[in-house]
Amino acid sequence: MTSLDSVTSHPVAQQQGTEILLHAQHLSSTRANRLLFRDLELSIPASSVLYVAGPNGSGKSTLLRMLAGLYAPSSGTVSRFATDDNETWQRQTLFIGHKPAVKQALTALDNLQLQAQLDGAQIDDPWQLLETVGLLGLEDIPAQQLSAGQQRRIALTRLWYSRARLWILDEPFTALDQAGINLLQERFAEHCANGGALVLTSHQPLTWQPQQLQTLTLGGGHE
Ligand SMILES: Nc1ncnc2c1ncn2[C@@H]1O[C@H](COP(=O)(O)OP(=O)(O)OP(=O)(O)O)[C@@H](O)[C@H]1O
Repeated sequence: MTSLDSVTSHPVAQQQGTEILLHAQHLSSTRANRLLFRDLELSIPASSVLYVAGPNGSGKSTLLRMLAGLYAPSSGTVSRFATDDNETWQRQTLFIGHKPAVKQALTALDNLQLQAQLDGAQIDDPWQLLETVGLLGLEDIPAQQLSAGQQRRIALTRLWYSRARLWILDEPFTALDQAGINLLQERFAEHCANGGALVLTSHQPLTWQPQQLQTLTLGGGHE
């Protein structure tokens, strides 16, 4: 069983007046009769990154889904953007799960356009966006004929058109090559520089040094 002692957090030194995009208090989760974490307190200021680490099964995805409002905590509260307004919360939050939500029968271009439509976004030049993520020339191929990393790149196009300020990303680097990881980290840096914030999990260390980084290790792992 995971105990509170096994949760380590290195909070950002918060400056007075810093905007807090998300604040969680006394957050606990028990799944399948197993305590994953308890009494967790988190604040995510604008322009910061929360990196959630820990071994398989330690509760990283569970926590991210809670922060995204997709899964109810066993106890505790999550407040977002200092408002109870659900529409604001939905508009300002982008969650991408660890499996790329890509329609296998559709091409990269069709997937991008469908996803943008679902997100309520207007993309002026989808070919430019496909080029940015390294998929130009592959736009007419059904996703099922693309590699895992190429499918991940389709899912991640959302990060180039999203206007949400808080990105919650579960293992975004999975299946990406080093060039893809670097591209993504550049995008993260840009997002934070523009006042956005990011929560992510990964089984690999960040090779980018965010200006404001908190590390939360679940399940007794080490940083
Ligand atoms: N749908 C589910 N129903 C019941 N229990 C679940 C479910 N999904 C996950 N769990 C339990 O919650 C625990 C934490 O799972 P979670 O996916 O949050 O871990 P994780 O740290 O993200 O793991 P990984 O590194 O393997 O992705 C698991 O050990 C599992 O027992």
